[in-house]
Amino acid sequence: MSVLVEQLTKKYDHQTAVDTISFEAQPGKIVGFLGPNGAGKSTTMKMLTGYIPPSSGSASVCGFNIVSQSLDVRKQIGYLPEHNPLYLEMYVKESLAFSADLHKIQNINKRIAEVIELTGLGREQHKKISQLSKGYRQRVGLAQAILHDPKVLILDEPTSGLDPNQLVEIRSLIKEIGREKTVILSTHIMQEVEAICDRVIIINKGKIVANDDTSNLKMLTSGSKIYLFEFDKEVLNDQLLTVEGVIGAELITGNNYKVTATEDIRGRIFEFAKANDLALLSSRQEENSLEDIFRSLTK
Ligand SMILES: Nc1ncnc2c1ncn2[C@@H]1O[C@H](COP(=O)(O)OP(=O)(O)OP(=O)(O)O)[C@@H](O)[C@H]1O
Repeated sequence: MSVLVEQLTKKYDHQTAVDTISFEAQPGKIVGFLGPNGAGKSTTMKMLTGYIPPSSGSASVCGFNIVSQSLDVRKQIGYLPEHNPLYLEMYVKESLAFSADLHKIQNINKRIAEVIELTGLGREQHKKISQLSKGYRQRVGLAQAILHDPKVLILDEPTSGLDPNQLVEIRSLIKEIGREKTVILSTHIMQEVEAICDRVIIINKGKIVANDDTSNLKMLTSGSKIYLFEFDKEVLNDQLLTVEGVIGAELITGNNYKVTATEDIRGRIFEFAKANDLALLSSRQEENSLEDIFRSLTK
């Protein structure tokens, strides 16, 4: 196991930002660390990368303890912090050379050429960082993180603020890197987890509320069913909740309602419509999405 976290806790004054969490991550698998704002994602990543000490509990990276062997841990880890600080006045290659120097990398020019190729920075490699778009700056951040060929990559919200094209490109780059390395990335975007993560850990208020393969997690709520119903007129959510088996009702657009139920309620909704002088224009069952699971677990 390349990352092993046991009962890790971080307290800031009286607030417990990370509360006795335990999890593992292994090579060749991308772990998505998913949670709402303030859940404790960045705090966890900062502890794993040795930037802040834990209050209690322990964690190791490739067998090295994050507290007592933090220098060894840093050699094993490539870290892309949430607001990746870059030296804007430096040229791309210059900034990579600077990082390579810090890591005491041999054959610096060869390695820089390799990561430039890998992160698709070729066309932009002669520019100053201040001249780069956000997506390309993020590539520079990724290039810096992988320069010393670390076994573990910790990426804190690596795609935040990117446009849809850049998003797809950076995600596929992370997926490519994740084939060999252990990648832990934090995000609050469910689609990101669905697109690239093999496993997902959901954290809420400092505690882990789910930890499973992405595909298994989708089946977690298979006990409940989600339907989309369209009526010809407005219906009150409370009215829908009177139908037996309905546990949630939400207006989506127009007269379209998203209804969560414990069983198949289509027949009853048909009867409900008739009894209330409504026409049921359409009825569709939806697959449970990771988003629904996320919302139900982090309410
Ligand atoms: N240096 C600090 N001092 C005091 N409290 C802090 C500090 N850093 C974080 N916190 C608090 O700890 C909690 C967890 O914060 P953290 O940044 O880990 O959340 P996050 O899941 O990364 O959130 P986001 O998605 O918004 O980045 C928050 O309530 C935050 O206010």
